[in-house]
Amino acid sequence: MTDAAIEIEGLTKVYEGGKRALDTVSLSIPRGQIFGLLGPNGAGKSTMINILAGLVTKTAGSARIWGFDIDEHPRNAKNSIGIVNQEILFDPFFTPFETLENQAGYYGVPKAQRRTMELLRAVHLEDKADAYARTLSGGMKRRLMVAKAMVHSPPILVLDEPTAGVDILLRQQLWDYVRGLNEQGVTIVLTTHYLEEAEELCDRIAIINHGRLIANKPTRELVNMAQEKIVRVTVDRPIDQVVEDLPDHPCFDRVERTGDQMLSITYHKDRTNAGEVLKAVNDLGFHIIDVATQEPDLEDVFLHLTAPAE
Ligand SMILES: Nc1ncnc2c1ncn2[C@@H]1O[C@H](COP(=O)(O)OP(=O)(O)OP(=O)(O)O)[C@@H](O)[C@H]1O
Repeated sequence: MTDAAIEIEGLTKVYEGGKRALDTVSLSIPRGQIFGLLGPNGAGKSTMINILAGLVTKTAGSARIWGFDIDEHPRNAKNSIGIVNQEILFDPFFTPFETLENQAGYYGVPKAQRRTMELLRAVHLEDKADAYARTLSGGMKRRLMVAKAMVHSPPILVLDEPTAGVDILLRQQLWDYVRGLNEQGVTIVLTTHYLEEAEELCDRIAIINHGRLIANKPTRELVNMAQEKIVRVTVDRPIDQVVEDLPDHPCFDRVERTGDQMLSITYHKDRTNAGEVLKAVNDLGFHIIDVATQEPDLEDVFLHLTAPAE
């Protein structure tokens, strides 16, 4: 028995035609966490999720969901996970109430144990219970997808790009719901293109690029991997527009003129610090009248790790 919610070993997928969408990925997703699976478009995230969902057959490797091997115990594995796919899929002629009831029936949830209205309330669709699904807005449909994934009360909820096309307020509501589920013990796995969202929500983040796992760390540690920091200074006199005449110093990585009297200086945090950068600006004959620093974020690390090799 393992303590992982999902355990993947050497997972590989080569599609017909030869595209290697996943290449020997090994990954352990701890129980109880909110886990982010990030990667550029086409990195292989949906392929991985679709293998777990039983929608795509793997070429090699193994996967266990809540301890159940997807080949040996496909039914238990499937019952342990709820998946919200990227595409919105349901019959437009069913109402949200019927959609959830049908799904519960599909999973064999006895009538007495169904939580249809509770789920509709949780995703703020109570008043749409009897409307046709085709009359729902995009955001409502997405929330209905989340409720649909939870009808069998799985211990793991996987959300593949759940907030694409959902406005900020609804995104916030969706995350409140997801956080609430997590607090009740549900392990959450999510892929998102909104790195800020991942940074804010996820305990741990894995990054896939070209089908390979290139990072898997607690979010804080990952963000701390950013090497570059930026300090913005306002100086006491106009800075020459000519690029060659911008002040330069060995401890600066890059200097940009961002205003008449403003410079943005990028430095490598392992080689120097903000104090030395400011001293260097002073030594170059500028008096500093204002300073702001910018902390690196997940986006910096993500772009750095997934940048094409030069
Ligand atoms: N059915 C398929 N047949 C052939 N190639 C496929 C198939 N599905 C996906 N691919 C290819 O496999 C690679 C990985 O795709 P996948 O959809 O898993 O990426 P992703 O990380 O989910 O991207 P996105 O964020 O854009 O959804 C891509 O190059 C894609 O074109």
